[in-house]
Amino acid sequence: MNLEIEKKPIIRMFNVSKQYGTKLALKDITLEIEPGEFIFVSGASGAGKSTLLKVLYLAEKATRGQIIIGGMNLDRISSFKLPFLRRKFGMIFQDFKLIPTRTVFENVALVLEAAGEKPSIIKKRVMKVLESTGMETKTRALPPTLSGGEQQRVAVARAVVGEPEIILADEPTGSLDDKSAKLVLDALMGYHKKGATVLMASHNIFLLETMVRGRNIALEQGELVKTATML
Ligand SMILES: Nc1ncnc2c1ncn2[C@@H]1O[C@H](COP(=O)(O)OP(=O)(O)OP(=O)(O)O)[C@@H](O)[C@H]1O
Repeated sequence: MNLEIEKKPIIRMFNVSKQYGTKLALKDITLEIEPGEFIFVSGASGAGKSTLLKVLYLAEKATRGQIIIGGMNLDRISSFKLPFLRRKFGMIFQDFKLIPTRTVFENVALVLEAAGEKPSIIKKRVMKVLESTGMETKTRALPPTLSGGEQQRVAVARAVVGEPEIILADEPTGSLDDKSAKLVLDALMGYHKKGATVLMASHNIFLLETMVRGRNIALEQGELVKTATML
């Protein structure tokens, strides 16, 4: 008897292209990603890294091709099912996108409030993720009073608090110095080690090569030019 459990890809892209007007930002991308993989999407500015992430969570619709995420075909997804798709993702952006007038605690708690969680559960889970990102002493601070690295660690906490299956991080260390970038990556890797699939887009291959084990997917002018395992 074969006891090996077959792993099904969590993300499947078949011949996906994305066109903005006359600009072809993604060209015929075919890609499968297994649950729990760490994917590092590299490429120069304008190569299509952000677009690749955007078509996955439907911030942009692919112009051609098919995308299947956890069995959901994004082409045919109904507005009823869209929240189920979005709940699969935690997002991290270069510019943090925290709400400046809400405290650190409130920024992270919002995700669980929107999901209708009880206040007692929210408090426990928010404090737990803030501890895991080393931000538990700043719960009452407003984001503009924090450093960039601290803000990004709050953003990581917000991305993971809902325990999503997939984290999409778009240039998460782009505006940070190396030391802050390492703290942010450590926080992200901590969540990845619990089993989450992570797609991180960055042009900074040097920092990541030294820190991350996973698969590197390289884009060049919208084309997938390389996929290689990093050890
Ligand atoms: N909304 C848009 N409308 C028109 N063109 C766009 C739009 N978004 C992106 N593009 C173009 O598509 C191409 C890919 O952009 P994308 O942002 O995906 O690249 P990137 O690799 O993430 O770049 P960067 O590292 O600079 O963020 C670029 O030429 C960009 O100018």
